[in-house]
Amino acid sequence: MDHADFVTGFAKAALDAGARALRIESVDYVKAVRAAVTAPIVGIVKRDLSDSPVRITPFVSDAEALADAGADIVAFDATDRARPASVKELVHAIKAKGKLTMADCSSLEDARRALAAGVDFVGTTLSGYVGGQEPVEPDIELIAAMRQLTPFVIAEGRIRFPDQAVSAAKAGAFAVVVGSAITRTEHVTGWFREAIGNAYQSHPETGHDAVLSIDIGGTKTMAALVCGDNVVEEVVVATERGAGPDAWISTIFETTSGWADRYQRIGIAVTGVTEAGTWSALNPATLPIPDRYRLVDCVETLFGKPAFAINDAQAAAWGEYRFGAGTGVSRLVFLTISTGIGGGVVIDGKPLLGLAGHFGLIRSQSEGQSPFEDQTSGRWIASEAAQNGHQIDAVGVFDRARNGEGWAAEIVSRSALRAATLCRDIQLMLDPDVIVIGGGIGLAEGYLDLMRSHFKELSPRLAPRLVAARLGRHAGIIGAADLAGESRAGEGRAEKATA
Ligand SMILES: CC(=O)N[C@H](C=O)[C@@H](O)[C@H](O)[C@H](O)COP(=O)(O)O
Repeated sequence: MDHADFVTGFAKAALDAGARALRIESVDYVKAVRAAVTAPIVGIVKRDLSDSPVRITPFVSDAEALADAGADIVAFDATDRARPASVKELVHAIKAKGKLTMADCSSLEDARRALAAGVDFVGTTLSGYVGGQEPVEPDIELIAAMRQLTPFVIAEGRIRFPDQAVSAAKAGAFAVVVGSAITRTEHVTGWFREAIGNAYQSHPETGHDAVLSIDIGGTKTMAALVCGDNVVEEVVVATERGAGPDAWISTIFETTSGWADRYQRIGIAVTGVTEAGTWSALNPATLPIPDRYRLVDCVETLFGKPAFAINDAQAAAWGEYRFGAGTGVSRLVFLTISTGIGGGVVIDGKPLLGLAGHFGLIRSQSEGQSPFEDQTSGRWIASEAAQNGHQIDAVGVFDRARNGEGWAAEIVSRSALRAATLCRDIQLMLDPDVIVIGGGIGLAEGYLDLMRSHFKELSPRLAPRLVAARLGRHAGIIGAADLAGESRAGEGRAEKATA
């Protein structure tokens, strides 16, 4: 759906049905939709920055580009967090372009500060997204509270059903934004699938018992109830870096306490390396894990159920092998090209554990012996952009490359060449049937084709077969659940894997 034609189609359909305005993400999509409709457009740019949690229109240059692209209102994060540009600077720049401003707030305090800085509209967009567990319901109370400050309150966030939109309007909203429920078919389908999955949970005919699956990453921890490849329930909490593994595990225990009688086993996918139930950091900068932390013991003691632990990319490799892009093959390599590079290997139906698959850490002869991920990943792309004088993240570099900026295209192409080189080496080492590519960089538009273009001169026998990952952010939890589970298809695997 991430394509200008689809976005324009959604926009037209929404207007045909009586929507009065549109909220559109990215400069390109604002341009495309502006060319097709006359309705007011609220424009935003989303970025994932390494040095700030602010995602929505963080830079003044983004706000200006949105205004130039045809947005009538430019929205931006107005939370009180570390940020590249102040709310005041953003308001000033947008007004200088003759456009209106919308402050995406998480609290009444945010709204108060934003109004003092001169914004035209305040939105409830970020309520529930600045830490802690993400709520399910919209924040109607915040709409009502903001209405005491200004009539120009835009209700936004988790409004999925007409009756919720009615509650928002009754609470005094000037306008109501409905996002995912209209445009994110994959989410809407997921809601139905989840509900139906619940009904089929532990169904005798599917043969799948639910497994509690946990994915502990450098910034977020996801816990889910998984049946086969079906994510029945899901919750995401922040990983408090400094708190340590005991605290991370207790948080998950408390957060999932309501599911306690719905699963018998636990799968855990983690960043770093797992060996015989212990967990250690390979790169303490990602997450400071004490050496050989007894992860499986600690989880089993606290939860009172058997657990199995595996590296997150190895788990994702297994997930893709069992249910995703690698079903039906016997040898698979999974490579996630994201902030860093991770990987996993499945050979003849068995996942390789321990250090296997940490391809990003392989050292390259040609680049001063530095690890591949340091010259290829999202971090490298952003640092190269900075050296070219552009303080933007990897997604921004891809946007610029698509817009025909040569320096950006050059960085993307160097990254893709190195990733392709890595895949050629992997092919010679392991001769997989497929190399499944995942991650924000690996799945960015055009990247896979760029990688493939470097195999043209190879004989077909030597050229790796690259395919796009299919399970997305759920690959790790699905893989870990399957390895831990007692499903008919997975019988005996967890035992083999830990042996
Ligand atoms: C928190 C955040 O990044 N919100 C974003 C802001 O633009 C979007 O991802 C949401 O889809 C939008 O706010 C509409 O909300 P919902 O999709 O829940 O109707």
